[in-house]
Amino acid sequence: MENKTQRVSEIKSIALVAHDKKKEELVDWAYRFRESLKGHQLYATGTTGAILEKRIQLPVRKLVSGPLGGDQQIGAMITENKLDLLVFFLDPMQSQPHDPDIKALLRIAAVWNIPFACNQSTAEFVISSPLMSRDHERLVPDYEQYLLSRPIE
Ligand SMILES: O=C(CO)COP(=O)(O)O
Repeated sequence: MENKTQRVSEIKSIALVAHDKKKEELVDWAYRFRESLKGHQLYATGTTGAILEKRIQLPVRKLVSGPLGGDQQIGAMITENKLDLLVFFLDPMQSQPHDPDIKALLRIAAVWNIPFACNQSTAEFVISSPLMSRDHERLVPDYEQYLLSRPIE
């Protein structure tokens, strides 16, 4: 698949997600990096978003709760080029009823070359990057070229 470059604005769209036993960890992380998150557009799955908004006092656009389709909504945002960063504190010690949705989200984030941090230390590296506060370029699949390469009878 061919790639092309895509401009990413200095104001990022960031999705924040945590499984139940990881929610406190995400709140602590978000609180610690509140100043870095401020000014970006924040999204979250339903429960995570409600907790975050209350605890870090920043506006968060809340999607549907994960088990009811929130992970898929974030995946759709990625395919529509509406997301720049995914911070997803997933729980590797508990099975989730919507495991296929989680796998699909991580796959689509990989397809579209979206930075995704699935634990606290990676999230710390990412949020500390100088790219967080300036515009930059990202390689993405060249969908137009992809379509041209498809045989159509
Ligand atoms: O399950 C989730 C992600 O897979 C998170 O959903 P909630 O934020 O609604 O708990």
